[in-house]
Amino acid sequence: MTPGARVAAAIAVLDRWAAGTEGLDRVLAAWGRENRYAGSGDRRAVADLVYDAVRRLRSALWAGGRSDLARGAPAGLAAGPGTPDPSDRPGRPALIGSLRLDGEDPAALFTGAGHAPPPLAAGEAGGAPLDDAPQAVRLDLPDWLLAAELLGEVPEGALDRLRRRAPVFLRANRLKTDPEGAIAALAEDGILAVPGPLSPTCLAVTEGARRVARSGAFRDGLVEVQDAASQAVADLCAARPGERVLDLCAGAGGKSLALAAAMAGRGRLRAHDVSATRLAQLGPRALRAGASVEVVGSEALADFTGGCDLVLVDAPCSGSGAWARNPDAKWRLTRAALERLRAAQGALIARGAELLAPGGRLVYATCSMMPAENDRTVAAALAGLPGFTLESRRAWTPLDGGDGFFAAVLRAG
Ligand SMILES: C[S@@+](CC[C@H](N)C(=O)[O-])C[C@H]1O[C@@H](n2cnc3c(N)ncnc32)[C@H](O)[C@@H]1O
Repeated sequence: MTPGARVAAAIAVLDRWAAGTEGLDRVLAAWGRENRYAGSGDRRAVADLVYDAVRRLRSALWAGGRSDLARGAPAGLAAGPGTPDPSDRPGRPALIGSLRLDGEDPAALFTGAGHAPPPLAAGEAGGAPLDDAPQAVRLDLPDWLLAAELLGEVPEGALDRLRRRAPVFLRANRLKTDPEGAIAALAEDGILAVPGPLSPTCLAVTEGARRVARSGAFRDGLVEVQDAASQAVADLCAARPGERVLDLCAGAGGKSLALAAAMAGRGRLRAHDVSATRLAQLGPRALRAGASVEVVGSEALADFTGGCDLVLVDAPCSGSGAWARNPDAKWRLTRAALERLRAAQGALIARGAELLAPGGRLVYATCSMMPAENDRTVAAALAGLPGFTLESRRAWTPLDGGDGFFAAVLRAG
């Protein structure tokens, strides 16, 4: 595909995403299936264009000359099947603006030649400078979120990082190697990595990130893809060899594997999640990592009541700290969904607390930067847990080097 054809494809994907309720990954995958002529390089390039535009959707629309759409997004975003005017679709102006924000001249790609999008019309010249845009447009956030001050004291610089691509971090798997050994193994496949921030096991990939999943180091379980702050949360758990540990919301097991490495193969590590699909990914990952993790279903959880030294509650959340990696979540989040998440978070802390042995610790974590999901959730939960104390808490923003995260350590009396 020519560069212009890739832009045209990105516009089509963005319009389809905006008009429906499907996640960006699914829409991209569907586009790939329907356009088999597109090779892997094309698919990656289209995905990059789409993700760059969605991360900074409002500012891109603004820079694309559509301040009206920028002001209305995300509520007024969906063109919807019955929309009479295709010019209200966001894909084209968002791509024009996104290229401009990167300092590129969209006219060079919007040529109308081959499969490139039609040339720019007079009204598509750059609009007012972004500095003139409302704050929520400049920061690429939904209005309601800013108006309710839900991001608390998070500095603007941190919010700005959510508008850019996030770095790729790996965790050196101490069950098999050390960071130096992992760096050397990655180099054999032409992947360059250096020690990363926030955790002694963290590696930052500086070249060849796209080859990691096919590398020998990955196949042999020397490294796992894991954000730097996510690794720091696992470090804060301080899981020790011989302990009885439960990862209550294990998902695909990212933190379970980090806990397993800290436990050095001694003790009992159990992983649970309501999503069997996510949990199913843990088995092959653990095998590759040489980790021993026991997957437990909901019925079996009761058997551990009062019997865990450590329970990690890596709770479902808005994901606001990771919106650079998962930007569509930012536009799909609603006030009602946030309230449902908060209720689930409180219930999971209470459930985790029942499973703790006396003197045990519960680590509550989110990849959110919203106080409502973090300190406030913890304070509300503690009020219902006599005998529990808050031992420590930490909050990370993207300015610390990784995703935005929060973790609190609660001690059972
Ligand atoms: C932030 S993700 C976990 C990420 C995972 N720990 C990791 O490091 O990759 C939150 C997880 O909580 C799970 N979840 C939601 N409600 C739950 C519940 N009531 N009990 C257990 N898990 C739940 C979701 O399925 C999701 O996988």
